[in-house]
Amino acid sequence: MDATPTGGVTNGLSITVHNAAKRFNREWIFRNLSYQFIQGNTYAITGPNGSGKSTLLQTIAGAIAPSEGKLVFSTSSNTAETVVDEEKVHACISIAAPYLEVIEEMTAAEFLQFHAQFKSFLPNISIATILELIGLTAAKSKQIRFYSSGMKQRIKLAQAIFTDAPVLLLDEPCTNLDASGYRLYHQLINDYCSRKLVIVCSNDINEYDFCKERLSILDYK
Ligand SMILES: Nc1ncnc2c1ncn2[C@@H]1O[C@H](COP(=O)(O)OP(=O)(O)OP(=O)(O)O)[C@@H](O)[C@H]1O
Repeated sequence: MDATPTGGVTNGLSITVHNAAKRFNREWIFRNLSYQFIQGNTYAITGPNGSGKSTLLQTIAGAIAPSEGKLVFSTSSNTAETVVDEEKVHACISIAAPYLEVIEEMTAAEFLQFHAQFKSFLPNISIATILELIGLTAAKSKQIRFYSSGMKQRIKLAQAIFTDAPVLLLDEPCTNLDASGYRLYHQLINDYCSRKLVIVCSNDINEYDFCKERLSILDYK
């Protein structure tokens, strides 16, 4: 099964990082980073704890501004390359990360419905189907605050993976998942993300083993 992400921007999206650097106070987290991420490819950002993986992912997401350099989102066709307007970049991205919370007072179904008001899910996939795919049908009417940590992680992953956006950013995607959760994660990536630009931030090989390209943050110190 495969679904084409659109997110207002169709195929051929790329993110070009031009000599980017980020500094917190006097500490450089990364510098001299030039790189191109291309839709349809899978990337891992690796490095030890505290090395700057999440900082780089949030910079790509636009949540953190680089101290130097810039990132450009563009689409290309056979004939032209078009820069994506800054205000439209947000629509191109879905993200799951430990520091991004779910709305605990809602049920899983309500939460996904709420999210869909802002960013739609992939075509032809209902919320009921999403809940079934992630094994939460029986818990769909329970408030998320009563979910286990692994159940919450499944909802976070589903929200990001099923969003109809060409760029999927995942920070430590298998946090709190058990063995079947790891299998589910790989299945969802395989079934629904082959046409997306996927970037996984992790130091656990089991989370990023499918990524064709690897970027070690330690190479940009
Ligand atoms: N807002 C901030 N202000 C100051 N320093 C920060 C800020 N955010 C992160 N840092 C620092 O930047 C460095 C990189 O942190 P980051 O969370 O990006 O690392 P990481 O590689 O994702 O780590 P982990 O594997 O533990 O998740 C750390 O030294 C951290 O303390």
